[in-house]
Amino acid sequence: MTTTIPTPYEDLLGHVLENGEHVADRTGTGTSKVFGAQLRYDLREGFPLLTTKKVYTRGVFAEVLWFLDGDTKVKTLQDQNVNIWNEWERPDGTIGRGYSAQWRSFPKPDGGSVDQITQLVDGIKASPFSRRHLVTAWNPGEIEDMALPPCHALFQFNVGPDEDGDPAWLDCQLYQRSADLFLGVPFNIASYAALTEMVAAQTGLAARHFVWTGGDCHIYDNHREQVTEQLSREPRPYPTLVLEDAPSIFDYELTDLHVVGYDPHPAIKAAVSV
Ligand SMILES: Nc1nc(=O)c2c([nH]1)NC[C@@H]1CN(c3ccc(C(=O)N[C@@H](CCC(=O)O)C(=O)O)cc3)CN21
Ligand SMILES: O=c1ccn([C@H]2C[C@H](O)[C@@H](COP(=O)(O)O)O2)c(=O)[nH]1
Repeated sequence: MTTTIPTPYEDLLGHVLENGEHVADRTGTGTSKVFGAQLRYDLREGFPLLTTKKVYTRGVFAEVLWFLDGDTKVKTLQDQNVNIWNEWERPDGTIGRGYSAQWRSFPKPDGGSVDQITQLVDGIKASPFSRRHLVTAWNPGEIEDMALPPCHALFQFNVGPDEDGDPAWLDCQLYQRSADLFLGVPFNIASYAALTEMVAAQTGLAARHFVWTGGDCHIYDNHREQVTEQLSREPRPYPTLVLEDAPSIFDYELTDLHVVGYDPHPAIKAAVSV
């Protein structure tokens, strides 16, 4: 490919397709995997929504706002015609103590809970250069109470200074322990890039780098044809994310997030392994 458009995701996809180690996996599908990989996107150069296939953006945004809301009810997504969590719905209608629950009400030993998102935003404002801006969805004490142990398990924010040493830039790094490269990761990248933009807007900073770090990075055996098709496509310029103003990180609605200039190749269907 002769292009100046950065394609870290597509490069990793090609690498795992060619060099992945073939293994059986929990779902019974089988995967090719590489353990340990990192992708970097400069959010100043555009919003990292893949152009080599159309990403289901409305689903991505609905999901991240659902996490921010502390909501674990699958029906909330279904009411917006977003069906990506249907397979993991429990008899009580929720995904259990998954992402949203840990982000907004991580249990404390004394019976109370921690709102990690409020703590994050307040922490960035109060002590921008701190090295402690972390949120964890990985709660060993509640894993058995989740429909699926968190894949995007831990994230950290970093603030960079301007020439005067004042807080100016916001970076985010995600650790994803398990990464379905074809179906999940395009979602996860867009989701955390959007989260970074929202946190930046709420803290008066400008979003800069998004770093994605993956543990078990795999391509399911039944996605190989789709991956080959995707990799044959020429990447196009990334779109831009425009946010409406919101009074707090918890007040964004679907209609407040606008993707401008998205001109992707067509979507590619694939089965999700449960
Ligand atoms: N194997 C697996 N991969 C995942 O990515 C995944 C899970 N399981 N379990 C929990 C969530 C659910 N997520 C999902 C589930 C389905 C799609 C999916 O089918 N996406 C389609 C579009 C779906 C639509 O248009 O309704 C896609 O083309 O991206 C994506 C993410 C991400 N997570
Ligand atoms: O946001 C998500 C959620 C899930 N995944 C993928 C990664 C794996 O393919 C499965 C989870 O299976 P485990 O056996 O629990 O690892 O879901 C994703 O990529 N992104």
